[in-house]
Amino acid sequence: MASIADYYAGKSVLITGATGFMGKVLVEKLLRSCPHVRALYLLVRPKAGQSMQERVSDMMKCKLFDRVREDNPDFHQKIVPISSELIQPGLAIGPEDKETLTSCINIIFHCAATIRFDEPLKHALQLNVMATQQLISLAQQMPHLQAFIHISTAYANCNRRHIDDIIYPPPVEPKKLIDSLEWMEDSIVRDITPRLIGDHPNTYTYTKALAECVVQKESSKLSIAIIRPSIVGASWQEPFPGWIDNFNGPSGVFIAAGKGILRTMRANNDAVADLIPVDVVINLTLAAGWYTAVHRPKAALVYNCTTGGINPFHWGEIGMFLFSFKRNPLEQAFRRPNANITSNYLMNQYWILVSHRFPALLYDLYLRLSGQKPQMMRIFNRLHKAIGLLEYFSSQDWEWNSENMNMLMSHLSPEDRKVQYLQPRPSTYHTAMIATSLQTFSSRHSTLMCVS
Ligand SMILES: CCCCCCCCCCCCCCCC(=O)SCCNC(=O)CCNC(=O)[C@H](O)C(C)(C)COP(=O)(O)OP(=O)(O)OC[C@H]1O[C@@H](n2cnc3c(N)ncnc32)[C@H](O)[C@@H]1OP(=O)(O)O
Ligand SMILES: NC(=O)C1=CN([C@@H]2O[C@H](COP(=O)(O)OP(=O)(O)OC[C@H]3O[C@@H](n4cnc5c(N)ncnc54)[C@H](OP(=O)(O)O)[C@@H]3O)[C@@H](O)[C@H]2O)C=CC1
Repeated sequence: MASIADYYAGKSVLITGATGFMGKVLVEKLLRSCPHVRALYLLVRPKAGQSMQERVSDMMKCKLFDRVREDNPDFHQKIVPISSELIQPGLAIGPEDKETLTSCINIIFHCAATIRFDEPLKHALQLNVMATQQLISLAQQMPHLQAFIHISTAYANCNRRHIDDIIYPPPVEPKKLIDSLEWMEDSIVRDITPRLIGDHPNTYTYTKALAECVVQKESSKLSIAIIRPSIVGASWQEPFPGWIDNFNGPSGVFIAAGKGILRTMRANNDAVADLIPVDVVINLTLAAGWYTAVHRPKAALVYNCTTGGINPFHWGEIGMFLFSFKRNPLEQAFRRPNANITSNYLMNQYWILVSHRFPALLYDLYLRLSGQKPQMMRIFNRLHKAIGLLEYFSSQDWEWNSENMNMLMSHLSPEDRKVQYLQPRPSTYHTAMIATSLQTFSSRHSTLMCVS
């Protein structure tokens, strides 16, 4: 059977979300480990005054692409940016571009999504569900398509404790929900959102669950796989250890703690912190693309991409790393860092009052008296909102079944297992990830986390 790199040779690949955290790593790995891939078509929108071409060429200058650049200085010739706004009808792809895509694409990787936990429901539905539906409609017009790989999240079914690698029935029929919200004013949708999402913690996990159902509906017509990563962290090995470009999840907590702002947070010290390195997720994604295209499974296969079952790491252990900030605070720290993790709600509220609100009040008073604009209370209000949204995930435990991931691994040749490694050794990974993250945060330019 063809190796993974052999399979991708000569193939045209369509990627959404290529400018995002995981999308960039996917583009890089494809170019580096599958050097004979024919072309990567990236659906990109113009943003912040930059055209899509400017955005893509800026992206390719990033340090992440150094190794690809070394191997093949002309790698950019394989990248074809296509203008697309995924929440517009027809994904806002021009007729000529559409013709090109339908005539040549062999594999689709759908990474784009809004990952914000506070996204208004209508927007989260438009991007995470309706855009997925539209992309599937486009995929159905592609005669040479061999695999459609949808990136979901391990938390799409976080209202369950044990999560199998199956697609669960939707909390509501996605089409009915979309139709009924269409005519409603945004303020009404906002008011009824908690009732609609029910036992989901936010609109993100809710809409990702709905998107899986949309994908499943088409699984008899297309060869589909769903990848469900847990909390995606910095790279473990490739293209170099410690690469990350965002403040999501634990990263934002580290920075706030390192600056002495965050001094208390609710987390269950004994609960598993299911972090997975971005390079492992991308390796699994590429391997799943290969397997889906070569074996053409009849129904969509779901890959839970998690680490907790292999060698669990706990929030308490991550909390220990926060102590290192005591000796090495980040620059311009508000106070000497001393973050405390507790599972006790009342204790946390007490420390919020004593260690967050009270010092903020005093500092704002000082700013006012010295003729400056008060700002600390505003910062803390934002921080409290953010950690309030994260606490759901750091206070509970989940158990994921990884049968399909093990099955996939058993199908890889020894050579592919080396290139597309699928299992990090968590103790090694977590220590390395946190150490490199802390190193970056401690560096002078800690706003962009690009560690070498
Ligand atoms: C022991 C330890 C316990 C740890 C305990 C952690 C638990 C961690 C559980 C996660 C569990 C995920 C489980 C689902 C995993 C998925 O399936 S997908 C990934 C999950 N998604 C996320 O993590 C996104 C969550 N974040 C959000 O929803 C929003 O960021 C929040 C929390 C609502 C905050 O929104 P906001 O206040 O509007 O701030 P935001 O827009 O994020 O940032 C504003 C600006 O500040 C910057 N910024 C943000 N944070 C910082 C920072 N710390 N420093 C400097 N600048 C910052 C941003 O880059 C942004 O800059 P611009 O882009 O505007 O230039
Ligand atoms: N990060 C994590 O911890 C986890 C992520 N996931 C899943 O992985 C996938 C990728 O996540 P991640 O890379 O972290 O997310 P990012 O937020 O970093 O990237 C999101 C991507 O989607 C694109 N996008 C958003 N809105 C639109 C739009 N309207 N039209 C076109 N493109 C759009 C963004 O483009 P632009 O640059 O133009 O904004 C960006 O490329 C998502 O499906 C997410 O649910 C799953 C588990 C964990």
